[in-house]
Amino acid sequence: MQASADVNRRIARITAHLNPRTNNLKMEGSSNLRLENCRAKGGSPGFKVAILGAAGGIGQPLAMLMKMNPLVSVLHLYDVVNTPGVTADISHMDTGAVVRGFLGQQQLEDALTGMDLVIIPAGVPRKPGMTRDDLFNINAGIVRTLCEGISKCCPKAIVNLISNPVNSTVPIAAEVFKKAGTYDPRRLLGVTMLDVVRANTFVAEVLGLDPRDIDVPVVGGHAGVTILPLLSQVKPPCSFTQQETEYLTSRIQNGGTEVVEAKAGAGSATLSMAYAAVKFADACLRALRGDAGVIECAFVSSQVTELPFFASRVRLGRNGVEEIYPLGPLNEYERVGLEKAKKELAGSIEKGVSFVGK
Ligand SMILES: NC(=O)C1=CN([C@@H]2O[C@H](COP(=O)(O)OP(=O)(O)OC[C@H]3O[C@@H](n4cnc5c(N)ncnc54)[C@H](O)[C@@H]3O)[C@@H](O)[C@H]2O)C=CC1
Ligand SMILES: O=C([O-])CC(=O)C(=O)O
Repeated sequence: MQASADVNRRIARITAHLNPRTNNLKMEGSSNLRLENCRAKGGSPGFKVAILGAAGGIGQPLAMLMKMNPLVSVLHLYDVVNTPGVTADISHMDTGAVVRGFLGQQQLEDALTGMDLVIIPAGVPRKPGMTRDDLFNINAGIVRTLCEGISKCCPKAIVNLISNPVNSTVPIAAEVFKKAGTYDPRRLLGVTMLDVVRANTFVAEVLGLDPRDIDVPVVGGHAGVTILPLLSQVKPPCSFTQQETEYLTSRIQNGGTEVVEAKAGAGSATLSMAYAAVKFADACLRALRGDAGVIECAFVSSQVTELPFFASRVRLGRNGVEEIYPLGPLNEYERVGLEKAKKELAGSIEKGVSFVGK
């Protein structure tokens, strides 16, 4: 009995990375075994998650961390290159999620069908001297194609959009979904979690505290001056000198550039981003499960300002964004920052909207 359960488990694990429609498994010293001939694993509870851009600098560690998440039962890894290797590698981890790989545009629909959560880190990263907006020309088209697939195959999925420039790619995604008649603004979230992660880290350094005890709301968007940390609202309550405020604001706004320059042409933040993406995805999954009080910052369709999209604290629930919190009282430094942020954001949002209109 025990021996046969062990064999079943082994077969399920070996075959987990195979695309059930297309792949045979060649076992050494045996004939081919098709996945559909394996005994099914007894319906493990959990969510189905796809990562688009899964073979990239963010995608690979993100895939590894999502494979470790007990809320995930099925993990689909899609990219235009290298997914067979990444999938085979990750599928050997002895955690619950079944992993399947999908390669190239012709497998996009299979990758997306039935997904509860789609995380998108597909696209090119910055090199030194570039702004996030310099990525627009390449990444806008990539995001449009992927979102067309989502509209068709999993229109009810929660979408976590990482590809830069987030301030424009989220409006692009919204326009694609509107065109397809599937737009639900609650389900589309631009991932700004890395700004919060950085803010917590840098504030903790200044205060001499553990970053896990710090919570900094970061609002606005995800590029330069649009990243607006609200240092007057840090929890636990604390105060900063003007010099500390200026240092922290600038460090948080330029955190991405700090990594791009340190990597000197080899890309942008990948490991801290994968960590932040998993933190955010886990919050979305806990909310989908029905947990109460799940609150994170994200760049979403919003009426908090006059702009159609804005990052602020949101409460997540079974349908995605359930409530968007107002910005709260700002000090003079933050009010000035907000005006600068809104000015730049307006142009980036408009650029995304008109890209799809073309
Ligand atoms: N929101 C945020 O806080 C952050 C966003 N980013 C952004 O994330 C994106 C990815 O960064 P990295 O992983 O470092 O880049 P990368 O170049 O290492 O990986 C990108 C992956 O996307 C794949 N890809 C390209 N076209 C695709 C398509 N049409 N469909 C599916 N996959 C496709 C590539 O094959 C590659 O594997 C960049 O745009 C970067 O600027 C990076 C860090 C933080
Ligand atoms: O700076 C970049 O290009 C990547 C990014 O968005 C970040 O690290 O915040």
